[in-house]
Parts: sequence; structure tokens; C-alpha cells
Amino acid sequence: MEDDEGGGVGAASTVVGLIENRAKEVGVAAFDLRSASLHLSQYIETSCSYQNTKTLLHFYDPMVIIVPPVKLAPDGMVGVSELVDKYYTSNKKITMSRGCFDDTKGAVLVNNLAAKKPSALGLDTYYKQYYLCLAAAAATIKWIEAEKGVIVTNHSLTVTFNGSFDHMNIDATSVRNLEIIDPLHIELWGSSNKKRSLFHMLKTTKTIGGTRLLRANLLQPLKDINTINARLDCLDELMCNEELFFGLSQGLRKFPKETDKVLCHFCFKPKKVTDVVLKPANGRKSQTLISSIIILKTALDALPFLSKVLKDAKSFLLCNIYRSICENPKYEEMRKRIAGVIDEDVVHARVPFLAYTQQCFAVKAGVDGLLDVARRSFCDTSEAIHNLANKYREEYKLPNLKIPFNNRQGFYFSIPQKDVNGKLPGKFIQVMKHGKNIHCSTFELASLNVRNKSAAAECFMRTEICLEALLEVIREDISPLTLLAEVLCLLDMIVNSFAHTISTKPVDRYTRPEFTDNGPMAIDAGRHPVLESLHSDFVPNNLFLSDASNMIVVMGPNMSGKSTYLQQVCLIVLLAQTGCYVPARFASLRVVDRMFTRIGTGDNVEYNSSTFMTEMRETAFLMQNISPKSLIVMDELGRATSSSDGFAIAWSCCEHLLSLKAYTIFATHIEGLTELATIYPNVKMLHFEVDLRNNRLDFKFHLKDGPRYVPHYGLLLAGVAGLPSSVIETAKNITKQIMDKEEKRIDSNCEQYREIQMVYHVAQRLFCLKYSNQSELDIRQALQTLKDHYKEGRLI
Ligand SMILES: Nc1ncnc2c1ncn2[C@@H]1O[C@H](COP(=O)(O)OP(=O)(O)OP(=O)(O)O)[C@@H](O)[C@H]1O
Repeated sequence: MEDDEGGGVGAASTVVGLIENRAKEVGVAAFDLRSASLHLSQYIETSCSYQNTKTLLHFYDPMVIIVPPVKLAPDGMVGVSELVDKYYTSNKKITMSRGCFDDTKGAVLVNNLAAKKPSALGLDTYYKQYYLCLAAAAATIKWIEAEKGVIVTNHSLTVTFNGSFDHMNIDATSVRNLEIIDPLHIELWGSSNKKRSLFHMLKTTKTIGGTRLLRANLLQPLKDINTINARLDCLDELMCNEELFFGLSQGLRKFPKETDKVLCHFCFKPKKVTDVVLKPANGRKSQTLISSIIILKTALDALPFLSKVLKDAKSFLLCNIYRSICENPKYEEMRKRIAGVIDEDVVHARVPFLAYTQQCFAVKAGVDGLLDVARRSFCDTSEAIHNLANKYREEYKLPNLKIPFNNRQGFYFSIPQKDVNGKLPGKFIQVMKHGKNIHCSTFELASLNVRNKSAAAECFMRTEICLEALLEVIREDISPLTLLAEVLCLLDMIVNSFAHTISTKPVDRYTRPEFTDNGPMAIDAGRHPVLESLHSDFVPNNLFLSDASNMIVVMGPNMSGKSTYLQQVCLIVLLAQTGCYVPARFASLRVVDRMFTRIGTGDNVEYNSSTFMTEMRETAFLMQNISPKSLIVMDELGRATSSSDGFAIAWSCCEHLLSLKAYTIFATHIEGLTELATIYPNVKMLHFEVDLRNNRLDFKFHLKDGPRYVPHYGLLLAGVAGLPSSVIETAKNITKQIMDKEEKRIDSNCEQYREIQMVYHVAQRLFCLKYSNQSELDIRQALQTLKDHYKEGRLI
């Protein structure tokens, strides 16, 4: 397809559709007219300055950007549109109605127009996960067809899905299986089980923005080693400098909880307020604005303390924050400007009436005569209300009558039920029981409330007019505010979540992970971050994967700890790539760019598919999308069909995965798979140790080398279940005969593959030595030993 406006080579030829949801997840569809290709991305925007989106837009250099209208959207859904306004000329921005961003239509279009089914989207199983980029695709294609007067031919487009450029990709099923955000089976355990997700364990952040950033980081951990190490260096410093750690926690507490939201609020310019009498809705808006300014003032007031704490920080991240925030004169200028208008004593309050009063008295006295009059009237009515309460206390002998306030009702009376004895005087109206108290009002109070409210509304309106000039100046350059918001969220996550979590564990329980680009994945004494706090005697286990040994097959009977181990490895990798310490004695990891899990959770009712079909769909999805740096975790693949088919599928999947560079952990019951290790030297067999004691299985949860040997545990369980002993005896004889035959076959296989196994073992050791940080002398020594052992045939 030709771009008739585009001109020569190098001219922009991409049309980009952009949409976001309330959770700051962004969907991008970039349609390149010159190459007839559609590139889809969907990711969570982790920074309020929309850094990821900026990078993508910069990459695509679009000729047109299509966004939905912002008029009806809540604040959380207007960021991308504002971004486009800010960085692109208005003729590049096209606004299309929200109805055009139709994800169902997008899915159908992508399916029909794609030359090859875009496997990365897994449109059958994962369609809902990618609804935003599909919605953006629908709008983009619609615009191109209408504007260019063309129809995109069926099966002609190259469609790709890129996810986010800078983050690890985890699909929605894996997020659920790994219990990253919510634990599985909440409905069975009730809400008290909430603690069992990684997110809930780490959710000790103090601000809404910090919590959001934490969630986003767990859903899409980092991929860039330098950024990860910068966070880890910062954690190192916090862990060995208590003063800095406590200083920062204290400093962060001085910032109001909503700071990040409010700072970003200034990016959105509301319609100009005029002197005209404001409608109630506008009153609320000006109230929000005033409270935003108070929060901004409180945040700027808190900066000097933060500067004091950060002054001597050493790590790159903290030094950078100090330089860009604490040494930036713009914040002090803004603080002074605000101090010229806002009363020195005004602070951010959360209690409704206190907040209300603070907002009315925010502007200094004498700045605006009409405002001072409105305030007097507000004080008079507030005082009259309290006098009225006093009068009722005496008149009706209600000494415990209270006069609380909330934003919806204004003032109301609260009287303990025991004082009333069922006969509240007729004067009291709108009587409602509320726990042990009765809430009510009177006509006198209602009328005073109206006057009080209108005096307050007048105050808000006048205050907003007074603040207009100030707001204009603040809005001139909001970049320091977005930067401050980002920094506060990041500090909240690192200090209040990561450092806090690590410091609440015994010393050295969490350690700093090391990262390599292509090295092995080695975990020494790793533990499950969530389960270890529920089991006081949680058993740690190791992991070793490298180019020469890229698959582990884990065996063990039911309940021996296989699924826990798989989950634990994934969660450790995930934690490490968010820049946090990990629950292990030592961890050296290769950066993972995609994480896939296939952990059987039963039927997928939503898609009306059987356990087997769900299993196969998920497996197909991961097989089509594996990259050399993926981590694949499969639990009991092939158990949902006949044993021969199950075995065949599991075996062939393993063979396929073995030929790739990705790392795979495979948990299985299928005994036949042990032979994989005989044929393929890059497979390592491990098993969970289980003892047989008094005909009972005693689980040790220890991962040991080699295949599993729990003789006849199935028969044992059958016996416990009450099968007649004669039946069990016959079954034992049958298994013995089968096993004897198998053993002989496996032994002869072993002999046959012995030589190649030896060579692989040498390769494995060489890989480890390549990435080890030992001295040259030690490495020479190790190489010599390796050579000797190889010659003597002692390597296996
Ligand atoms: N390392 C460990 N230390 C202590 N307890 C553990 C450990 N691993 C697992 N457990 C406990 O054992 C229980 C069973 O573990 P898990 O579900 O991982 O076994 P499994 O082998 O996957 O079983 P199945 O094959 O039936 O799925 C877990 O609920 C956990 O309480």
C-alpha cells in the first residue's frame, strides 16, 4: 500500500493508535503503510511521564496518532492524549470516538487481515489480555480505510506483538498460576488467604502511587541489568546504613499519601473559572484544586528533610535523586511562590471537617476582601452549629451528643442509643441507627448546614480565583512535578516495600542476586517467598541451569513439593528482576525476557474447553513464542490424556525444548521421562526425597539428584485406600516384572550414551568456570582437576 501524502524515503509512514485504561495500561497499534505491517504492544505504564509510550512513539515516528476523546474520560485515562498534545503538533493528533476503539472488532480484524496468525497474541486463549492493543488496532484500521479510501486485503498484513520493549513478558495465565497478584482459589479460602500472593506480601508501600508501581513491576519486571543493579545498589546501601533507611522511611511519611496523583493532576488543565456563581459540581472541583495545592505545599515542605537524609547517600540511584530533586532550585522557587499566597500553617488533613476548614483558610488573610467575608460567615455558621449542639445537650439531657461531619451530609448528630431509651424527642429528624449510636438531624441544624455549606462554597470559589495566577505559573513547567511524583513512587517501593520486607526477615535470609547476560541460572538454598513465612520449617532447595544443562526434570509423588519448587524459582527470578533481594543463600541469574508457565489448574470454563485442550492451547502458545532467554516451567504436561499419548506429548515437548537455548523446568509423574537424561546430556533428573515409614509416606521436601525411587507408592496409597491385599500383591508382581525389564533396557542405554554424557559434563563445568568469579589460579586448578577426572572416566 502506498502512502500518497508521505513522499520520499524516510518520510513518516506509520499511523499509531493509542489507548489506555484506568490502571495505566496502554495499548498501541502501529500500522506501517509502507510495509503493510501492524505492530501491537500492550504494557503497564510505570512512570507518570509516560516514558514507555514516549519511547515507542519516538521509535515509530508516526505521521498520525489516533486517540480517544478525553472529554468524558476520568483523569486516569487522559494521560496518553495529553502526552500527544504536548509532544506533537495538533495536525498529527486525530481524535476518534471511544466506540471506534472496539477490542472485539479489533480481534476479528487482526484475525482476518493477518497474513499469518499472530501467535504471540494467542488470540484463542489470550485475546482478553490484549484487549487494549486490539482496540487501538480497530480504530487505526478504521481510520486508514476511511481516510486513505482503501480496504486492507484479507490475509495481507504482517502482524507482530512486541509487548513492552524494556520489560519481561509474563502472560496472564502465568500471573495467575504463580499467584503474583492474587492467590489461587480465593473463593475457597476466603479473604483471609489474601496474604498468599507475592503482591500482598510486598504491599507495605505507603502511597497509592508506590503500590501501583509495585504491582506494575511484578507484572512486568525489568530486563535491563544496569537498571536492576542500580536498584540493588540502592538496597545494599539501605541495608547497611540504618540511619539512611529510617531517615528515608520517616522522610517519605511526611509526603501525603496522594502526592503522586496530585502532582500529576497539574498536568490536566481544567476549564477557566470565572466570577459567575458556581454550580455545586464546580464547587467540588475547586475544592479538589485547593486541596491539591495544599498537598503540593505539604510535599514541597517535606523536601528539605528528604534532602538532609539523602545528602550523604552513595548509591547511584539515591545520588541521582539528590541531584535531580534536592538540588533543583525550581522546587524552592515554587515553594516560595506558594508561601506568598497560602497560609504558612495550612497542612494537608485527612479528617473531613479539618480538611474542609484547611481548604477554606488556605489563602492568607487580607489577600481578598470577599474571601475574608465568606470566611467570617463560615465561622459564624460553624459556631452556631456547635452552640446548637450545646443547647440540645442541656435541653434534652443528652451529655454524650456529638456533632460529627462528613462531606455528603455536612454536620449531623450522633447520640449513643443507651442515652435515648427509645424516646428521642420529635424535633429530631432523619433518625437512623448506626451501630451503638443514632444518627439524626433537626430542621435548625439542616438550615445552618445549608448556610455553612454555601459559605464554604463561596470560600472555595474565591480561593480558587486567588490561586489562579499561582496555578498558571505552576503549570508553565510541570516536569519537576512529574519527576517528583515518579521519584516518590520509586522510593516508596524500594524503601517501604523492598527494604522493609528484607529488614523484617532474619539477617542474610534475603540476598542480593547477581546477573549475567548469558550465564547459568544458579540458586543456592532458594525458598518460596510467600510459603516460607507460613511454614516455619520450610526446606530450601537449589537450582542449576546453564547452556550445557538447560532442562531439569523434577520427579516425586503427589504432595512432595514439585509445584511449590516451580513456583519458587519463578518468584525468585521475578523478585530479582524487579530489583529486590531474593530468598536464597546465593543467586546468579541470567536475565529472563519471557516467562512461561504451564501449571495444570483444571478446566477453563470461560473458553468452554477441557483440561486437555486448555493444556494443549497453553503449550502451543508457549512453544510458538519461546525466545532464547525464556524461562519455561511445566507441571505435569500430558497427564490429562491417555498415558501413552501423554507420555508421547511430554517426551516430544521436552525434545523440542531441549533443542532451544531457553531454560526449562519440567515436573512430572511419568517415569518413562527419566530416560531423557540417558539420551540427552543437557537434561538433569532430580527428585523430591520421600521416606517410607510404617507404610506411610514421609515427605522431606529435599530435592536430590537422579530419578525418583519411591517403590510402589501408588500401590501403597491403594492399600491405604482399602484395596484387598491379594489385589495389591498381584499388582506388585506385575510392576516388578515391568521394572526389571525396564532396568535392563535403561542400563544398556546408559552404557551406549556414556561417552557423550562425559563430554557434556566437561562442557557444563567449563560454562560454570567461564562465569565464575574465582581467581585465575583457582580456575587453572579447577581445569586441571577436570582434565584428570575426564581421563579417569570419573565425571558421571
Ligand atoms: N520446600 C518445602 N518445605 C516445606 N513444605 C513444603 C515445601 N514444598 C512444599 N511444601 C508443602 O507441601 C505441600 C504440597 O506441595 P506441592 O503442591 O508443591 O506438591 P506437588 O508435588 O506439586 O503435589 P501434586 O503433584 O499433588 O501437585 C505444599 O502445600 C506445602 O505446604
